[in-house]
Formats: sequence, structure tokens, C-alpha cells
Amino acid sequence: MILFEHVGKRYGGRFEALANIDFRVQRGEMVFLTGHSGAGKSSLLRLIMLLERPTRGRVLVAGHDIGRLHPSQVPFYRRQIGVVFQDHQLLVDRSIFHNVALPLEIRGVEPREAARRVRAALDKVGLLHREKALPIELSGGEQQRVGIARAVVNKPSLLLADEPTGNLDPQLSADIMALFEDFNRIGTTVMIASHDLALIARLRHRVLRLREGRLIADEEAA
Ligand SMILES: Nc1ncnc2c1ncn2[C@@H]1O[C@H](COP(=O)(O)OP(=O)(O)OP(=O)(O)O)[C@@H](O)[C@H]1O
Repeated sequence: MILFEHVGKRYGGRFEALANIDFRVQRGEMVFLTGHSGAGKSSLLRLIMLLERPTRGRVLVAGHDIGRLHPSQVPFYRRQIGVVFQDHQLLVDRSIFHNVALPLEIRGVEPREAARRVRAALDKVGLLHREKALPIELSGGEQQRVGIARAVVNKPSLLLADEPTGNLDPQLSADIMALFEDFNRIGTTVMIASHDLALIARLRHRVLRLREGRLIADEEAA
């Protein structure tokens, strides 16, 4: 599903955020990406999302060299990837329903079909009963679940998350990770950047460890 070949990333032509990264993630795997602050976790995810381009090497996703995609293909490419951020980036003046519906509205999905899919996604994260609420009326953990519903509403084959539990207490963090495991169980490939080492150790998935832009360990699931 994901293949990095000798990937390097420099910012401003100088600072080396990632150097000589090689790894492969199979379809259906769940993988953690960890490392200290500034190790390059977000940069690596941003390369997969095509928000950044590598300065060296190639990134292949689902067998395609994403550096060779025509600009017109990029929106279609991004559609197969669901992204969850730490600060969930919800629109504060829109209901939970509309926040989750946004990716479908952008695609022009027919409203009745969109409503059906939004409710299915909200149901999966246990928030169907809050569809009319505004984000501010929800707890931090609930807001993060809305972020996950929005990320999966397009039924992505790849789900990426950047510190999705960064602001949550241990129990809520475990709940959020259990949700990612649910999506992984039904076949979604999942990659989560996190520095919560205790949580990662408990979950027993494969761990890719970065230090100063280098991949220093690739530990198989326990
Ligand atoms: N757009 C940018 N321009 C210049 N430098 C950048 C840019 N983005 C990231 N960097 C630098 O690249 C390095 C890696 O950053 P990155 O955000 O990928 O690390 P991270 O492991 O995700 O850290 P954190 O856990 O703090 O988010 C850092 O030193 C950062 O300052």
C-alpha cells in the first residue's frame, strides 16, 4: 500500500527533515510512526498526502509513484486517503452532521446518498445521536471522533493520523485507538504518528521509529 524508496526531504534546500527512508506497508496493515518532536513524523505523513514532495527518492501508494501523478489526478488520489489531525480542524459554525458531510459535498455526492453515508460514519464512531450539535458542544474526545468520522466518510483505503490522541487523557486515547483498530479490522490500512509510547507498546502493532529524520527501527507487531 505504501512504499518509500530512499526518500529524503529537505526544507529550504538545507534542513534535512528526512534522510534515506526505506519501508513498505502492506495493504491492511496497522502501523505506528513514532519518534521525538521534530523527528520527521509529520513530514513523512505530508509526503504521503502529497502536501509535500520528496527532494530525493520515490513514494509509491497503491502501486503508483505519486510524484508522477498529473495535477488533475491529485484530488482523486487524495480521496482514497482519510486524514485525522490532532486538533481535528472542525468548522465551528457547522453541525456535526455538516462537518462530516463536507468531503462528500465537495465531491458532489447526491444529498440523500451523502446523508446515508454521514450517518453510517457517525454511527461507527458512536455519535449518531449528536448529529445536530455544534463542535463546541462536544468534549475533546467526541470532537476527535467526529474528525475520524469525517476522515472515513469517503471509505478511504488508507487512513493516516497525526497525533490523534495528543490532547486526550489515557482512557479517551485508548478509545480512539480502538476505533482505528476497528477500521483496520475491516481492511483499511492505518498509519498513526504518535509519541505516546506507553499506548503504542500496549497495542502491539508494527512500529516505525524515527530519530532526527532517519528510520532507526522497524519493529514487527508483537
Ligand atoms: N515547512 C517546513 N519548513 C521548514 N522546516 C520544516 C517544515 N516542516 C517541518 N520542518 C522541520 O522539519 C523537522 C521535522 O518536522 P516534523 O513536523 O516532520 O516532525 P515531527 O516528528 O512531526 O514533530 P512533532 O511531533 O513536533 O510534530 C523539524 O525540525 C521541523 O522544524
